[in-house]
Parts: sequence; structure tokens; C-alpha cells
Amino acid sequence: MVNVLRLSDVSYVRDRRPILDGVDWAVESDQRWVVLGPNGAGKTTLLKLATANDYPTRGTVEVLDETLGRVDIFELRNRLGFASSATARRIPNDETVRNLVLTAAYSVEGRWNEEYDDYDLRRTDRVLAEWDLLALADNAFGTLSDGERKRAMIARSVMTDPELLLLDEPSASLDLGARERLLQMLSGFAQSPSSPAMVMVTHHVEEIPPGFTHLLMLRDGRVQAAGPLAETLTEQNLEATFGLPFELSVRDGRYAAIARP
Ligand SMILES: Nc1ncnc2c1ncn2[C@@H]1O[C@H](COP(=O)(O)OP(=O)(O)OP(=O)(O)O)[C@@H](O)[C@H]1O
Repeated sequence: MVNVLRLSDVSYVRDRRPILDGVDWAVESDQRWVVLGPNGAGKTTLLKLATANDYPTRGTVEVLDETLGRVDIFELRNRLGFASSATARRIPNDETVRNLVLTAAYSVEGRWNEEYDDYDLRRTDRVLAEWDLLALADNAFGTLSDGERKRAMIARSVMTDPELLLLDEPSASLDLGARERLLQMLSGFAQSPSSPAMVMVTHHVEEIPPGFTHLLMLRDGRVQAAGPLAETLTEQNLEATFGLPFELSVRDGRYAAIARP
């Protein structure tokens, strides 16, 4: 398997403070990684580097075999899928869900006067169906619920058939039902052999979809633990990452953690 992402001794320093500090991490093309850590641990910063939206202060970031700083980042970004609340904020409220997904093929936000070919139109409907959005296809993005928005942004990010899909807290702020429906979809997507390598940031072990294979735990910008999910997600590593003792349980591939009294 080939590396789709490799960080070698990466530090990211702002105001003389290391936000990421000596991070070594590699993602292979058949792996699905969860990035777990407390608020301020550096998770979003890590994704910014992985999506070529920023550069490390020290060390190297290689994305899809290209080294940041030596590659046309616009070409590289076309090969990545990325969904976050920040990318959602850039979507015009009156954009329809169908156009939101369709325009990803042309790396634009908001439909202008492009001519779209039949392949893109057919693929858009396939992706909308896959993320349970067909009934909402003609609705405006600004009218969607949080859960529908999250699904729509993920649909947009997979439209281009990316080689690496990065999701920043896809289930944050969802109600229980919406979260569970999204986790089922992410789980199905993660288990499909035709899906790209995935990296998903979360704060909660309850939000890890079955099918994810690896775990990176971050604290204060440093890697606390990294490796196969079942071996890495332990009570000891949770305590080291979040700073208090937990009771961890797992059932049918779903994890839960509560603080020990
Ligand atoms: N450009 C910057 N300049 C100064 N400080 C920054 C910058 N980017 C991030 N930080 C700080 O670095 C820390 C890590 O931020 P980051 O958003 O990566 O954390 P996170 O793990 O994603 O947090 P959360 O879970 O709360 O979203 C935070 O304290 C943040 O304020």
C-alpha cells in the first residue's frame, strides 16, 4: 500500500508557541484514521496542513506523493476531499443541494454559467442518493438542518472521487438520530473497498464509525499514541490524552467512554 499522507517531524509554531510539535504520522491508501484529542490539541491545524491550506514551520508534509511547498496546490486540492464547518460557511445560502455537489467537479462554490456534461450530472445524482439527499436536491443549502448540511458537504467532498477524504468533526452538533444516521453512512463508506483513504477528526469515541481502522491521539500538539484502532484506543491512552481516568467499553464495533468516579 502507498502512503497518501506523511508528516515527518512536523512542527507548526505561532507566537512562539508550538501548536504542533514534532509530529510523525503516515496514512496509507487502504486506511481510515480517526484523529482524537481535546479542544486545542491541534487537530484542525493538522488537517490544514494535510489539505495544503497552510505550511509547517519545520518538517515536511507529503500529500499524495507531493511535498508541500514544491507542488501546485490547486492541482493537489483537486485530488483531496475535505469537509468542515469552515468549508460549509463558504457555501452561498441560495445554492441548491444538487448544484453544491455538481459544482465540486469544477472546484467552484456557486453555480455560474458552466456547461456540465452528462457524466457529472449522472454522478451527482448517484452521490446524492448515496448520502440520502435526493429528496433535498432542489432545496437551498441555507434551509437545511445541521445534519442535512453535514451530509451535503460530505457529498460535495466525495463528488470528485478524491484519493484522500478528510472530515473535520462531521457529527458535531447533530442530534442523536442525525448523528447515528450519519455514523451508519460513514461506516458503510469506510468499509467499501472502493472508498478513498480517510481521516476523520472527532472529540468523542462514541463518534467513531465501525470500519475505521486506525487512531491518532493528539494532546498539546504532540502525538500521544498512534496505530491500529483496537490496540490504540485504551483506557491508558485516553487518560494520557484527556487527562482523567476513563472506563472504556466497546460493543459491535462502537466505543463508549465515561469518566471514572
Ligand atoms: N494561526 C494561529 N495563530 C495562533 N494560534 C493558533 C493558530 N492556529 C491555531 N492556533 C491555536 O492552536 C491551538 C490548536 O488549535 P486547533 O484548532 O488546531 O485545535 P483543535 O484540536 O482542532 O481544537 P478544537 O477541538 O477545539 O477544534 C489552539 O489553542 C488555537 O487557538
